[in-house]
Amino acid sequence: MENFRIGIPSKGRLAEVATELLGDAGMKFRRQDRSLFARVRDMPIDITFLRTDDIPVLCAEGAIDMGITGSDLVQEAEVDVETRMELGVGKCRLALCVPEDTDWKSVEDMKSCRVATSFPNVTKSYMVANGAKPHLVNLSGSVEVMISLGIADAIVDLVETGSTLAANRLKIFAEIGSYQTVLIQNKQNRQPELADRIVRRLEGVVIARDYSLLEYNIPREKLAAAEQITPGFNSPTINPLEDTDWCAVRAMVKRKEVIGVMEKLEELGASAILQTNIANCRL
Ligand SMILES: Nc1ncnc2c1ncn2[C@@H]1O[C@H](COP(=O)(O)OP(=O)(O)OP(=O)(O)O)[C@@H](O)[C@H]1O
Ligand SMILES: O=P(O)(O)OC[C@H]1O[C@H](OP(=O)(O)OP(=O)(O)O)[C@H](O)[C@@H]1O
Ligand SMILES: [Mg+2]
Repeated sequence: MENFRIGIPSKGRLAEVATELLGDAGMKFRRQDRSLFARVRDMPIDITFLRTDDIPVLCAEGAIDMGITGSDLVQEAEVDVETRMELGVGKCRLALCVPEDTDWKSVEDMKSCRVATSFPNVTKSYMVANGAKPHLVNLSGSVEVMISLGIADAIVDLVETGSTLAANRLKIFAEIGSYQTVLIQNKQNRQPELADRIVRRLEGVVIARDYSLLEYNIPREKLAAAEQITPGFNSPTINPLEDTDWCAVRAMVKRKEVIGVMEKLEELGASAILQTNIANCRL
């Protein structure tokens, strides 16, 4: 049987993200200088390096079995692929943006304005659904400068921190959607067992990146309250201590909530509160 093929971005901001994710999930490969293929060590998988925005269509057509790309590009490509999982990285929004000093009050006001974008399909659907009929100017980058160049009245582009908008004196007028990096799969699912194994491996890494392990000691009488603070992923693990009035708790906590949770536990009377980062997990 032919090797399973995973398409990942050859360059740009998602190239390293995808390589690192696969590597952390035990799918390591070495890319020879500018080569378009690499073989995964110890698994029947070939990695193909592609343009990020070509990955949805190439996956739909079966050139690759799976792909890593942005969910914004999947929506824009209007193709039939299955999204297997969100990878928790590359988070951004797609927004309709206008000059800071605009007079428009609603999208409907923007009747026949000129909109520059590299997302013509999503833009058109969104604006038509909101009662406007824009003239689209299709571009592949540097969209934010198009208003000052005089060829557009508004733009639809990705926003992450908002610094590119601010630098061009633009502001968000309406948000069209939120996106992130996703794992997509061809609908034929040629090798379902291998595909599921890849998904499980990536899930292990994505969940581990999102959570920390918190361990602490707590008086038994406070255990119920502590469990409310750290309910764990499924449920916390409780172990007895030599002093029978106390017990030890181990629970997974969202990384971004750890500090607040530690403070609450301390207030409740917990001691020896330790945070450990998780490299990988199977739950
Ligand atoms: N701030 C951001 N700007 C653009 N894309 C982002 C941002 N944050 C995350 N992404 C995701 O990255 C994808 C763009 O990936 P791409 O490989 O084209 O990288 P790039 O760095 O924009 O490359 P290029 O220089 O070719 O524009 C977007 O479709 C989106 O899913
Ligand atoms: O909200 P921010 O954090 O400023 O990020 C958003 C900007 O980043 C991307 O551009 P990119 O760097 O990919 O350049 P490009 O226009 O050449 O694709 C995107 O197209 C926006 O312009
Ligand atoms: Mg870009």
